[in-house]
Amino acid sequence: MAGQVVAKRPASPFDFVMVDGESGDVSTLSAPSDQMTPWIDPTAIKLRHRIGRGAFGDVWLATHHRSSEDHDEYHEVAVKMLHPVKEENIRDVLNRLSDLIFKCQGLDTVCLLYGLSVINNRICIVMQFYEGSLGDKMARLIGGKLSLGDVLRYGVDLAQGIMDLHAKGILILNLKPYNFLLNRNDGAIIGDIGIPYVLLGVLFPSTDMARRLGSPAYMAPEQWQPEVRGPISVETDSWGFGCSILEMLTGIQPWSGKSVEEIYKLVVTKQEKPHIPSGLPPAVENVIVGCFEYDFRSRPVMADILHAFKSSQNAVSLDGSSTGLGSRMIRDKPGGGGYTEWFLAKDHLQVGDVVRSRKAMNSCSPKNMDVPEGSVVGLERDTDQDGYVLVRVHGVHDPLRVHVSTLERVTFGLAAGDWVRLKKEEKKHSPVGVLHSINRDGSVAVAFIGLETLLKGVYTQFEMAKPYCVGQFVKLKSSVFSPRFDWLRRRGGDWAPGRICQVLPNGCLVVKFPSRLSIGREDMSFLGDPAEIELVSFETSPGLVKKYQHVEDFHWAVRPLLIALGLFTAMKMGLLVGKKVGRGRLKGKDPLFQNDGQKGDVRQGAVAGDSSGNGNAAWQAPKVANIFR
Ligand SMILES: Nc1ncnc2c1ncn2[C@@H]1O[C@H](COP(=O)(O)OP(=O)(O)OP(=O)(O)O)[C@@H](O)[C@H]1O
Repeated sequence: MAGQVVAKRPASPFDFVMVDGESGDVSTLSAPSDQMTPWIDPTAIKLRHRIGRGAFGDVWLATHHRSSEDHDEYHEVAVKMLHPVKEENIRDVLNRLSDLIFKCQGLDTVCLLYGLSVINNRICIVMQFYEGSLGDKMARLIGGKLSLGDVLRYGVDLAQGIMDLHAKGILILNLKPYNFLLNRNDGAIIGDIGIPYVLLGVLFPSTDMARRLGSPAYMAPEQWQPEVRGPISVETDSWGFGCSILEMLTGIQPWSGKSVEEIYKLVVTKQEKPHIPSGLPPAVENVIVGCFEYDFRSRPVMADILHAFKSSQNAVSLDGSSTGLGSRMIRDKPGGGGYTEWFLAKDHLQVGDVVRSRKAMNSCSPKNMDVPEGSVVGLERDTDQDGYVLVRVHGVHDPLRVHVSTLERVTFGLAAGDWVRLKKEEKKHSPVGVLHSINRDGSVAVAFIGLETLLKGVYTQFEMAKPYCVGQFVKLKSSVFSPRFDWLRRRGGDWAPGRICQVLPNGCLVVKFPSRLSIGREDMSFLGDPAEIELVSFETSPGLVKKYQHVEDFHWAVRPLLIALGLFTAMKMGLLVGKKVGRGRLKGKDPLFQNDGQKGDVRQGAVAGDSSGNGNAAWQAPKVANIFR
């Protein structure tokens, strides 16, 4: 039966036991490898009734029986029973979950997790039973919404809880009111400790589950296809937090009434954002607006959100009533050069840092070269994104006073946003990626197509790569036969050039083909792996034909327009020549016909065939058309 007690944990009223494979429904399982695994004997759990059913499993009210030498104890617990995972993955998931449970120990902003078990071949997370969730509370209220005061108070609790989990390296990816549990003091705690994150890459027997990386209405754009449009990062939770706050304020779920496919189209393809009510304290509004930036690097992190919510709590009237929430569209992103204040706030300059002028976002060339390279020699005050720093630049006598937002830190020759190539290629992902951060010790975080999360490493693993930016024309290298993503071909068979319309955080290029007419197709964009791409430009296109082809790539109308123009010119010329010939014959003064009878005959014949000049146009047209091919 049950094995020996292996761990006593102060945060939990239970001891954890390991089974050696004989117990209950886990006959095929031996205990997970970690000696500290919080394993609970499934025979000690009695499921009573189901509380709810979610995308990742069911939640049951259960009794946990614990017996010692002199007494028996029965505890009311909640059991989250996950949907079945493939048998070969059970051990892996258990190990990941037990790691998660130990990381969550001692966090009072997160629901108390007791241990793991497997019942009916389904992994179970045993946790404290709480009175209910914020979602349940909202469902009982008229209009289903909370007062602004309550939203701010719960918001502070939740932002703190999320921040605590982020500090442990855990992403939640499933923030929503039903996953915010209420404790005895009516405080909000995080009830889902990152199950989608734990299940990343795990195989499910059901294909529907395989697609799920969260709850669709609350999912950030990068969350839908993290290995293509990702990676997911801490700011992915900022989007989910923003959605939850909007729901608490309005009582309406984001994208209410839309199907999963419609939400995908709105959030990922059309890049739309949920409506945000007006009348919020400015700091809260500002931070919530930031939560819905498409590029997650431009969103606030939880510390920013916590700060905004805390600072706004005093601004709300004591009875906690809201100040008349209306509805309006989210305003455009603030900040110059395409950077939001949240993006800029992610790095703080220090004396001694090497810096250079910051390029405009998604631009390949620096906006100005005030500081090609310099070092920070003084801070005007504690640098935030509104501060100035003194920068010594080689060859300039006095240090320059420069606004911090126009500078980026360069460490070991690299700055956040640089394009890098992995020196030792990995099959799993693209070798070309985008640097997201570099610490002063040389540790880096890089995003690649093919990876769901940021790759952590050291700068020596990477070399600089060619940058790509919006507006450039690119095509697949001719050496690429089976590209990572679909790509269009020209009529001749070679890869068609397209124009970059967006660069995703992992370097994935969103490309449109302006040379193709897209009637009836809402989204004619394609994706490109920068490692498989090369630049196409008028200057580098060899020969006149290629140069002309590049002009055609700018717009589908170029070709028909030029054909029409060619025909028109040919017609005009035909008419002109026809008139001249006619006049020459009449007057006998045209030297062309006087000196070269043969030439004159040919043209005369052509024109003679159709006195209106159309014959001449028909004669010219095939030549014009050939050029267009
Ligand atoms: N520890 C708990 N104590 C009390 N109620 C809980 C507990 N955990 C979850 N619940 C409640 O159980 C219900 C179902 O939760 P569950 O998390 O399965 O569903 P969900 O949140 O809708 O979906 P998902 O699987 O995406 O999290 C919710 O109402 C939730 O508040």
